[in-house]
Amino acid sequence: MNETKDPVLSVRGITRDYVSKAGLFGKTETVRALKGIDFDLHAGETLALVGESGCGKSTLARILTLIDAQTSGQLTIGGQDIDIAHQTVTEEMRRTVQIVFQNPYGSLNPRQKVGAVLEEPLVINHSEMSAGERRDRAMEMLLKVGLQPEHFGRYPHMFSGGQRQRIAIGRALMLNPKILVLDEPVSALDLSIQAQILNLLKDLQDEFNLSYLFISHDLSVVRYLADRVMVMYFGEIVENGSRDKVFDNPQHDYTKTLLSATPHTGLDSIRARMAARKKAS
Ligand SMILES: Nc1ncnc2c1ncn2[C@@H]1O[C@H](COP(=O)(O)OP(=O)(O)OP(=O)(O)O)[C@@H](O)[C@H]1O
Repeated sequence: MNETKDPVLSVRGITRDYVSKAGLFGKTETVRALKGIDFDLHAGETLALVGESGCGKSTLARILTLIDAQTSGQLTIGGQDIDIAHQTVTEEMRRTVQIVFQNPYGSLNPRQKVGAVLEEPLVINHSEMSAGERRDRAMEMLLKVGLQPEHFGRYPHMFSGGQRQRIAIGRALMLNPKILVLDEPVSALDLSIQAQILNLLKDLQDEFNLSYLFISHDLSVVRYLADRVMVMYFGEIVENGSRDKVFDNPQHDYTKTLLSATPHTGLDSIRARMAARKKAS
């Protein structure tokens, strides 16, 4: 982790309003889902974003991945300012930030074989690349995410949940992003599989010097993976500090409540067993 260099992602005063028509006379109602968010993400760092359902995590994720635009405030990616209307957004900026969603079942096209899933971003973004090169790169990524060459020609339904999340992670990495937004990437998986996927994410981060914004409501997962933790409450960041500081000495009442309400999920013991197995082999 390197905190001295410029951030790879910088967020200043970001707000997002949702305006909806409500009531008999179509009166408009505004919900301010994000109320002025500030933070930086540095190269190689894992920043966790925690908070309860409805606090604005997905809204922020959509803005960071340029799927949605903020109402006000400044988003800077790789030192380049993104204007609110996205008029100056280049393909390179879009490639820089990729997202992995919670549900590996829903995020893969059931009619596409795994090889085609991995090749697709190259087909869209690198028309100059030959079919052979695309295939080679997809195969290389398949192996990097811990799958086997024979998986290349199989359909998503032939894989377990953990394997499907490996495919989704591989696809997100095909365009060499610098930042991954991981939106609850392991919460749909069994505990033992969660640990494997978290370890894969750690390995890939080291290999590619990736920065992660890791969205999760599971604090044991956050404790395992995060360098820094941000706590969101009703559209505001109420705490932002190193993992140890936030866990050992929480400042905000909401963080204290969150920490005291977290049951032990068993991830710690699974991790310990995996570490022991690794040591023995
Ligand atoms: N398209 C929309 N139109 C109106 N309000 C919305 C819209 N999307 C989100 N909201 C509101 O904005 C707030 C933040 O929602 P968001 O989905 O970002 O929260 P979240 O923390 O990601 O929740 P979850 O963990 O359940 O996904 C909520 O009050 C939600 O009802």
